[in-house]
Amino acid sequence: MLLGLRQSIDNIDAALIYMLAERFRHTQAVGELKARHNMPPADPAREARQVARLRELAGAARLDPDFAEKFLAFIIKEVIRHHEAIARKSTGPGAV
Ligand SMILES: O=C(O)C(=O)C[C@]1(C(=O)O)C=C[C@@H](O)C=C1
Repeated sequence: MLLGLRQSIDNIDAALIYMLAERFRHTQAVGELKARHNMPPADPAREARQVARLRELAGAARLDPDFAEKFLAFIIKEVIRHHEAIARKSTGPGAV
């Protein structure tokens, strides 16, 4: 019983890792595009739309919308950190 539940949890955790890796691969490309076009790393208007959408989805999925919002904010904070690093690399010393 406990073992079976834990096996499912492990599978779901693995799926989350793969999904996050895919998400970060795409946001990395967004970061490079933004740096090339001198766009700011963060887009608060886009984030507001994402929060509204995910809160709605969370409600429908019976997941705490506050948790969904915090989870998204946690991920986006890391993405913005990556975007900033990419922008620094493309404008800093040694940039071509
Ligand atoms: O869509 C963008 O502009 C992104 O940079 C991606 C992303 C995200 O991780 O979803 C990250 C930062 C922005 O503030 C908004 C969204």
